[in-house]
Amino acid sequence: MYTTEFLDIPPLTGASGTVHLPGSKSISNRVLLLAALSEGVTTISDLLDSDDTRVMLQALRQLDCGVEPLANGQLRIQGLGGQLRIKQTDLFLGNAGTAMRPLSAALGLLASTQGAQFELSGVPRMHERPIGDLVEALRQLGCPVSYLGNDGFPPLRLGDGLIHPLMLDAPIRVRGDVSSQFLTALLLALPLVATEQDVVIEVVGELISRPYIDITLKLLGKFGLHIREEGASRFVIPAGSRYRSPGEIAVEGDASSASYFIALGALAPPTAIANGITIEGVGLASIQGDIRFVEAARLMGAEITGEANRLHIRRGAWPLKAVDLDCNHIPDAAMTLAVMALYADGTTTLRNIASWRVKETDRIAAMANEGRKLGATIEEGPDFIRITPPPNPESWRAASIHTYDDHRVAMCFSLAAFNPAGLPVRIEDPKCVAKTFPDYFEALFQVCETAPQRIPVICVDGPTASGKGTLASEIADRLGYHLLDSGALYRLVGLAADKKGLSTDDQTLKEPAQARRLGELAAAMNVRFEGHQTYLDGQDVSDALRTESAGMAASRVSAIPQVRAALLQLQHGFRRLPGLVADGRDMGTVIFPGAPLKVFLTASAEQRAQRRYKQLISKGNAANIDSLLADLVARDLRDSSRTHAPLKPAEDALQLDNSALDVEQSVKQVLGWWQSQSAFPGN
Ligand SMILES: Nc1ncnc2c1ncn2[C@@H]1O[C@H](COP(=O)(O)OP(=O)(O)OP(=O)(O)O)[C@@H](O)[C@H]1O
Ligand SMILES: Nc1ccn([C@@H]2O[C@H](COP(=O)(O)O)[C@@H](O)[C@H]2O)c(=O)n1
Repeated sequence: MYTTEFLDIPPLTGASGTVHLPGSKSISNRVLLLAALSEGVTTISDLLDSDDTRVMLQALRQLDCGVEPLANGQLRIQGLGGQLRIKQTDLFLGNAGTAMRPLSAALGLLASTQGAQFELSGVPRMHERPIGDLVEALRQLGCPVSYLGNDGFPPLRLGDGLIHPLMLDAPIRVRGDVSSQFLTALLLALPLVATEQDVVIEVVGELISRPYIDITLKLLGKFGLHIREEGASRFVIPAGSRYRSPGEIAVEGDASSASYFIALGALAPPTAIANGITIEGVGLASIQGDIRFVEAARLMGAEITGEANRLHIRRGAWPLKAVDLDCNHIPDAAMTLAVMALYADGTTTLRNIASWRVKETDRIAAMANEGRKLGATIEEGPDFIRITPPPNPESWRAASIHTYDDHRVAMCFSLAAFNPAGLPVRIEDPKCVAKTFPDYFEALFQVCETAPQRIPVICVDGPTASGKGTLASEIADRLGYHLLDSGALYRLVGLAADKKGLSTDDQTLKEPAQARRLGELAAAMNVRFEGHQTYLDGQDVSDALRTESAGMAASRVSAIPQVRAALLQLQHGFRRLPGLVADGRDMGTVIFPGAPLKVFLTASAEQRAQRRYKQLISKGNAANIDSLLADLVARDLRDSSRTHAPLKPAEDALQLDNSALDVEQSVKQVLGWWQSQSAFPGN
């Protein structure tokens, strides 16, 4: 997951390949609650691991349900069988509507019938999301519920520690036109008390987001509960209801998350490798309402085929076709249509989306504000949004997209990187995708491509121990970029030569045959980088690489042209989306001569020797400052005086002498340079 302040997505030109979707959020949290309320043990596979499921799991743990992660990634839940084990606790539910609403209903009923008391709260935005209609329904039943903040909104206190008989004879009336989650909450909770008699729910007003109710009903069925529907707005929970664990249950991939990759397949040109996107984990047999996004995407021109658990998408009509659509049946996925509309041949209107206004943020306003930043003309109303794309490529603008702590806003606007103007897109606070799809951007970059020269590279070259590695790694972390420590590659060649018994002393290296052998060795090296570890032939050589003798050996072998040539492609291979920070001696002069930012980092030799001394001592290694100084001066001389790719600043490099700077000051300076020449200098 990208935890950076922002993520700059370079202009993208194509996409193809297979995406494995994380589990559905809606199904995951319903299954967790049902498993917790049931009798027996439930083993759940493919559960979504996200902010929303984490708060639900934390709540279940606090309620003393047995929650046991299994080695194979499954989760085992020991159900409560409807009997509370904990009678008083405070639950923090973040911004998870799928936890707040059903837990309020279930704990409200259980608190009343078993004499308990719970307080449920969330983040500030959760305290702005309405819950009054659900509270009204609970109060009708006789549950004591009080607001701890503003009337109509969380936080809530459920129960008062006393037992209250419930009034189950009259139908329970609940509004259906604000959020279908209120009805879902009651459908999930009322079976706990429908023991002696039928319990009836009557929906008042139009029921929005009906497909989410279908998910609820299907999952209730899996836990042994069959609700009778009488007409469009009456649901009867039969007397004698009892939740029984199905034993095992698998969570489908998230159909709303699929929408971004369906859109991607519809709007991205194919790559040289393949045509189209395949989505694994959700397909045409999905129980999720958002699978009907497929129909909407087809209307806009996407070519989509599929099987029960898989979808294949290709670009069909291009530009996409503008549509005028009632989106009541796909409230979440419809946001993705708003971004597809940026690539359409006219004005698209999405209607019946009033529920967007009470989601993680006011989504109609958010989509309108951010879409306008890109150059689109957008009109918004209480329950609709109308999008006219920028009229020509020149009208697109590079935009820094504010994401409002809303995962869907972030995911939607990533697709603006396919704009015809070839502009990058900045996504602010990219970690907000953790709500449903923590690795969304990784999955996106896995299947997207762009011309290598469009992938930004920041080069950090300079003499030994000037702090290149430290600076490069910090910059890479802050920007979410990949990191190339090119010196490590030369160190690996030295190490590999040593393992093979090939001499790297100055005299032997002058022999043409030895230079050829080392070149071949460098080309055939079996290396693997995993986080901070480096493996040579499967063996962890991370510590061996960092010794001073490995540095000296690297300096000797790096003067051999065959070795440098052998490592060229390997280094170019590090230039991957979304960007790269590369440190070495010739990053800016030879390997990435077109890089948009080149830094030549220096410090006095004495200062560098001091730093290296401290570095070695802090790792428990013996060191002598005088010999370190002599070694680094010798290494610098060899590196800068060799014929091939000598150590020197590129003509367009910015020089930074960090003798008097600490690491953070150097980082700030380089990030400042980067920002000022980016497409988003004001942000
Ligand atoms: N600006 C700085 N101020 C103080 N110490 C620094 C600074 N930059 C780096 N250092 C410290 O100096 C030591 C050497 O830094 P680093 O290993 O990053 O250098 P390098 O240029 O990558 O070295 P090499 O060329 O051997 O790979 C580290 O202990 C690091 O923490
Ligand atoms: N681009 C590069 C990087 C490194 N070298 C040589 O490798 C030696 C070790 O590098 P470190 O950065 O890990 O210290 C270095 O002294 C150079 O001789 C290189 O040639 N080109």
